[in-house]
Amino acid sequence: MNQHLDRATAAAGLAQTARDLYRRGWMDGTAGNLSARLAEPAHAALITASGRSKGSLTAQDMVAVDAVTGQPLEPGGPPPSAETSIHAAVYRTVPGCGAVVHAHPPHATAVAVLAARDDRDAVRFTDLEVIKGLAVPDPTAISVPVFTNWLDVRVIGSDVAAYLTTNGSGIPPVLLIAFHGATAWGPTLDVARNRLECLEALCQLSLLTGQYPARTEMPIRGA
Ligand SMILES: CSC[C@@H](O)[C@@H](O)C(=O)COP(=O)(O)O
Ligand SMILES: [Zn+2]
Repeated sequence: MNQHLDRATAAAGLAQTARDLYRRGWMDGTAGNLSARLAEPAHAALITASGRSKGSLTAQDMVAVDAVTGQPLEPGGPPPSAETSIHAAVYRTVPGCGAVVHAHPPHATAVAVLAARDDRDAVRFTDLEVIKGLAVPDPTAISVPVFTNWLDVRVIGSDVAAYLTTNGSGIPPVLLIAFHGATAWGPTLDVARNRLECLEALCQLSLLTGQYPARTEMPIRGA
């Protein structure tokens, strides 16, 4: 069940989550962006402003945007995250999505670099218990897509929307962006953050055990 929040609650949750992830070293140097759906106006989300240190955000560092288009709803305010189009792509294609979390966790980002160098468009994880944290129908194996880190972020958003539309439900609620970082989503901010933690743990374990994910055998992109 998704919980669309009032603005003050959403802002406090975003700031707290950003602080936590910053302290872990997942949001260094202004990296990362977080958003949560608002109860009103309809179709609105609150997202972190662009270019702020994510370790010390306040309510003034949050921007209301249209969750479907990503357009700011309050002209004159600070610019929303440069990656708002990726958040909007998730909101408009995943029913019940209440929050999106993007960070640069070190192991997930390392896997995103290795995958891109290997020219993979997905990485496969098998057997690890933590897959169960991603709420997939078959927790024995998952394929996580790796998107090209286009300079024009709107193209990443289009790619993500096309992937989510084509692959529908049952796919893991996480993705990697080549040479860049990781994104997760869920019905609430806490669930989205937990899922990002699961992806980071998967990547860390795979690198620690020398089992850097095998090339996916599952079709990951639309035909
Ligand atoms: C350290 S620069 C990172 C940015 O380019 C981007 O990838 C990022 O995660 C934060 O962008 P932002 O516009 O602050 O939301
Ligand atoms: Zn980023």
